[in-house]
Amino acid sequence: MTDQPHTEEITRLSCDVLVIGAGGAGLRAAIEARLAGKKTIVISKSLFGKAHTVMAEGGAAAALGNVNSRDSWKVHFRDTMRGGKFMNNYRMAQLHAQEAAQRVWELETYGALFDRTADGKISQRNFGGHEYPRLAHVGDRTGLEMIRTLQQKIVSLQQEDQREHGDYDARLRILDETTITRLLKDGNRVSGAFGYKRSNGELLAIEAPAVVLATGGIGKSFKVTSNSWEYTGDGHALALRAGATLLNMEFIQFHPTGMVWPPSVRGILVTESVRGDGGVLRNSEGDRFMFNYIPDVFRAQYAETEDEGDRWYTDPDNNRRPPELLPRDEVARAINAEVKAGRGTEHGGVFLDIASRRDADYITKQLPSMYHQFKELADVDITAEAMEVGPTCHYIMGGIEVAAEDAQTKVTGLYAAGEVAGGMHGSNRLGGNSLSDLLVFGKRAGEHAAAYVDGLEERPKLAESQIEVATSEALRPLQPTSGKAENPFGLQSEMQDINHSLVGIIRRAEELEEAIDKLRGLADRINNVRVPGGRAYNPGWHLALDLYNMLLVSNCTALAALERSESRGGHTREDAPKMDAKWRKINLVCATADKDTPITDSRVSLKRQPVPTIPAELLELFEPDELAKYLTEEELHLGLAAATDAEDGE
Ligand SMILES: Cc1cc2nc3c(=O)[nH]c(=O)nc-3n(C[C@H](O)[C@H](O)[C@H](O)COP(=O)(O)OP(=O)(O)OC[C@H]3O[C@@H](n4cnc5c(N)ncnc54)[C@H](O)[C@@H]3O)c2cc1C
Repeated sequence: MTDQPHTEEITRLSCDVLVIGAGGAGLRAAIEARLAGKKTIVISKSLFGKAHTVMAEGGAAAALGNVNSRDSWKVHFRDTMRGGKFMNNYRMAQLHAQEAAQRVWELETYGALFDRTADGKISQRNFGGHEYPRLAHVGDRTGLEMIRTLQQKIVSLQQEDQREHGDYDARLRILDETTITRLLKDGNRVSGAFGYKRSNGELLAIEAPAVVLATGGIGKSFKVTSNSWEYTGDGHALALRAGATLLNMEFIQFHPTGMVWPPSVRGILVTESVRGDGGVLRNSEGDRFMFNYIPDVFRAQYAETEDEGDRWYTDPDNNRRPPELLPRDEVARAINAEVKAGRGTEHGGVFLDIASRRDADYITKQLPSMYHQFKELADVDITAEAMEVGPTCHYIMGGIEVAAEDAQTKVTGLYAAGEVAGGMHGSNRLGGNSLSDLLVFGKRAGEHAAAYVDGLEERPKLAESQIEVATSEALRPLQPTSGKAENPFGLQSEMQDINHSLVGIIRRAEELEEAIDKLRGLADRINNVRVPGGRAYNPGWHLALDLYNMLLVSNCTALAALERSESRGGHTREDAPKMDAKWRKINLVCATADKDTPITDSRVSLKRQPVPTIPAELLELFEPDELAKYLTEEELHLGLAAATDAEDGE
């Protein structure tokens, strides 16, 4: 079928900074752009306040040093690099560690109220991979408080605009239940975006010289996930089609503890705070099996006996932490191995037990959401019985390639922050590092987007021809087709199965090849998706458009996972089980062939790109023995020589 030109009515809007996504990263970016005086529009696919960030439970990691004064940005940086197995964009990890504390304090000036220590400071809890208690939290509902506070700040800025300009929306406007389907460009500069309102199908073209992508992750491409419906990789796909690049899309975090039973709730997250607050993992034989899975790179930092691990909760300075608090990739793989070895629970998970370790009062106070989640969804009282848990697709470390300082992508005027951006977390994210990432890089993206607009001599122009193409693309699933019409829900389920079984937690080359083949087979069928009904509240139409994004992003993940023949962080290859220092020097970068790719084209190319060298002053923060586990001999030699030179020069 050839798409006919459309003579649709299109609502036209204009602003200086367009923020796509109203989670933590988007809202923080919007606040910064508005504070810089820019006319800002924030778009959200879901209802305002319902972004994924609201679901975050455990907390925001920042080296405030409130519970252990030995904490500092340097320790946080070290933990983040270790967690990411040294694949992190070191500069992002450094900025994040240096600025996270300031961003958390700033949230309190906006009205957030974190839990307190006995002496009235912001309380911090333990989490996997963090050397000291570091997660500022509000019970197990931290994301809710973060979103509430950022929204409150936005409302206060709108009230200011009402006083000054007689219009709440004068400089900061929210459009919720609105999906962006295409970025618009003028040469290599972004010029705006195109989308539709979910409630009535109204089409929108928004002129904006700077656009911040803050659309979150990709989890809905997998069958078992902790992510909500809106995580369909839209921002990744929008960026790719506009000519930006995606980095290391093979690194996907499978959180070790999702619910496994009943089937209707499979994948829903069980926060890591349960383990941070003393919960332990046991197999069906009652063994605390994590002691058998401490990898060599972490052996020095983790307890060897249950007694030592238990003592750590009250005396962390003189004991090593229990292996239940290893980084997530390690714990997820261990659970997978136990279940595979026949030591799993009846429903294919393992037991997570806090009931025998803490009293009921403590559990209901520290973990109120977990208590209610299990009581209401699984009829399990976690103060009295163990939970059944197993790995669930949770977070993507890969994402849009950005510059560390200003969050700009390869497309001029296009910025990305939050989960949609890549690099910060390397091959594996530490729990709590996302919420602080949103604040640090959300602010940077908003600030630099505003500065970019200030520096423009001429605004990029919207091209009517692009709006016409975008209109045809958006309405395509509602048009008749000459081929066999496909159902979007069935295809999504097929794609989720392919990713789950062939690109999941444990990968093999032949299975990845099979996945690439099967995804290719889906491409034509997705182009033939047609849905009944009109444009008002039509979930079939919405999903039909999301499918294009899911397919493009799934292709990137499968290709990169096949290419990287080693195991590291959120990428485990059964046929290449070791981490290989040579691979640490290589970023895998995806692009589309065209700089203005139509949504019907799901082909991507992959290339290798060198990982920037970590400067000597940051390498010095690690012991040489530890570096030797990650770096090649050549790098080690050069890095340490440079460090010595730097010291000599002081
Ligand atoms: C259950 C759960 C618990 C978690 N707990 C923690 C924790 O304790 N600590 C931590 O650090 N991390 C945690 N995480 C991870 C963290 O919550 C996320 O990584 C983070 O919130 C992502 O924020 P974001 O701003 O990048 O995106 P989001 O908060 O997901 O926001 C994305 C926004 O983009 C919009 N959007 C998407 N596509 C489009 C489109 N095409 N057009 C318009 N709008 C669009 C969405 O509607 C939404 O408004 C948790 C994740 C889950 C699932």
